[in-house]
Amino acid sequence: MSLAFSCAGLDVPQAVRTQLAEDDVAARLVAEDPTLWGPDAESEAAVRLAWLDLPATSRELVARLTGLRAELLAEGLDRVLLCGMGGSSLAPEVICRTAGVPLVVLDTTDPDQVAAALTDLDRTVVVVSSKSGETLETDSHRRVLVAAFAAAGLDERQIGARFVVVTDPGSPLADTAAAMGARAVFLADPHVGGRYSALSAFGLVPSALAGADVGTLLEDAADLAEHLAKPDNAALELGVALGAGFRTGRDKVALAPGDGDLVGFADWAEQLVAESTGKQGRGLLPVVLESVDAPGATAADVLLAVVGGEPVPPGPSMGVTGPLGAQFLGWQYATAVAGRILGINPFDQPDVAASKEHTRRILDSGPPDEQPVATIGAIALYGANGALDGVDLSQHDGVSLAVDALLAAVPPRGYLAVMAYLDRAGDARAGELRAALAERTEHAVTFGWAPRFLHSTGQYHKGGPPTGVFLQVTGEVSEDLPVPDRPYSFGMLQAAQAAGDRQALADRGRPLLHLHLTDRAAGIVQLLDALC
Ligand SMILES: O=P(O)(O)OC[C@H]1O[C@](O)(CO)[C@@H](O)[C@@H]1O
Repeated sequence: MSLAFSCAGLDVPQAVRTQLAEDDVAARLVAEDPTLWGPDAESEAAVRLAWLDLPATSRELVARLTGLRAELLAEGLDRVLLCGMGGSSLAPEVICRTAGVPLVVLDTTDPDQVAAALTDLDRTVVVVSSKSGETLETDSHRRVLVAAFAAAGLDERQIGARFVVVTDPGSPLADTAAAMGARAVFLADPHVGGRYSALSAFGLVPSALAGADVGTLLEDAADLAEHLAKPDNAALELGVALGAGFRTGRDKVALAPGDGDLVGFADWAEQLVAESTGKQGRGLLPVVLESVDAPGATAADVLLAVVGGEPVPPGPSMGVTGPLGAQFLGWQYATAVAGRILGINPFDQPDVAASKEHTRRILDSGPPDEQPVATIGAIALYGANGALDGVDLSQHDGVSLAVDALLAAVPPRGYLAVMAYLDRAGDARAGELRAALAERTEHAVTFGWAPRFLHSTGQYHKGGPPTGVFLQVTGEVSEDLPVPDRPYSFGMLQAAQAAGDRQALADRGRPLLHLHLTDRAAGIVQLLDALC
């Protein structure tokens, strides 16, 4: 079989297995039975299960994509820039990183990071991917790229020829693509949700244009698909382990890379698991680890998942090996199974809208008037819901005192989420915060680049168990970038997203420490120094 699952030290209640077997879950899932998640989920599940067919139905894309890539290369267009959020960019990023082919991904509102992508336009083709066709970030990226091509001297027809669009039939983006004369439009199956779309046009189009072998990806998924109706298949075992982890108090899934050749898979799985399960006050919290022995790999509420490797005792752990196509399909199937065990609908994301609504309101009416409680060096500190109560910020070590107070506010079995509204490339060192903080606490610590995480773990933060505390890091914008034909800039949008999410978390009473870096580079160094 193309996917192999193994597990060590995890107590899987026999009742879980027996129930799944009695209910014939494996065969019913493959038959796309929408009643598997209960009556409340049935209408949505009825239009969300076509991902099971994708290893076969997506085959027809391969020849078209091979032809399109050859055409683009013949015109010297060898740089592929993908604009898309969450499920519309995470899979292509893993596919291309694993294949070792270059793909530039724009899933940020950080002005510096967006500006840095506007280079080499003479050899750039842009893929704009959005299922809904309404995502604000992606629309802003399309606008800035159209303007950049125009500024480089391309006329309307030439600009259209630089765009490839992936969207659902009838979306506003489908209309825009037609109006702008996009070179190619791929209409995806609307019966596949965003985070289950890795093997659809959303995963395949940018990856194939960048040079990845998507035919093999689909073959590897098809090999696994043949086994999925069997009651003991590897993906079912993975789903059972995730569900059993939840039932036995291990509701944090630490995702670590094995020594196989998958690169960055956990970033994709993070969205799948968090957005699918984090709702109704429960869920599985994915924690993306830097390595199998990174801080946070073992704790009483953690189940370690080694992707592309074997289990790592002594703590309970599992290993999932197999090629990327099988991993995508297997984790999707396992998440659907775990969703049934958890008793949630794995296909909706009911709490993602809260931050988006606050963001739109702030863009319309202006940012909230907030003053820092203190500024220490290059870091201005703001607190919400008691995060800074009683903390002495007059000392030079005020930043570490504030962070320690936040960690002390994590409830039993809770977690700290670090959310960085920064430049994923230029401010990359901020990513070191996760491990540094995880060293200071026995609780799970996650890290997300914004606004990407808002389309991923953001659902869990608001809809999962109310046990999170939050560290939001924003940074001064040195050179802002307008969003063409919009009354706001990327910097304003980024700030509104940060303020909007703060508001959504404050509405839920969660403790939040907001650190604003008045000088990004100096602030990151100061913060890391304060923690190490
Ligand atoms: O493809 P779209 O519609 O732009 O959505 C992007 C992402 O946003 C979300 O809908 C959440 O905001 C994700 O589920 C999805 O993957």
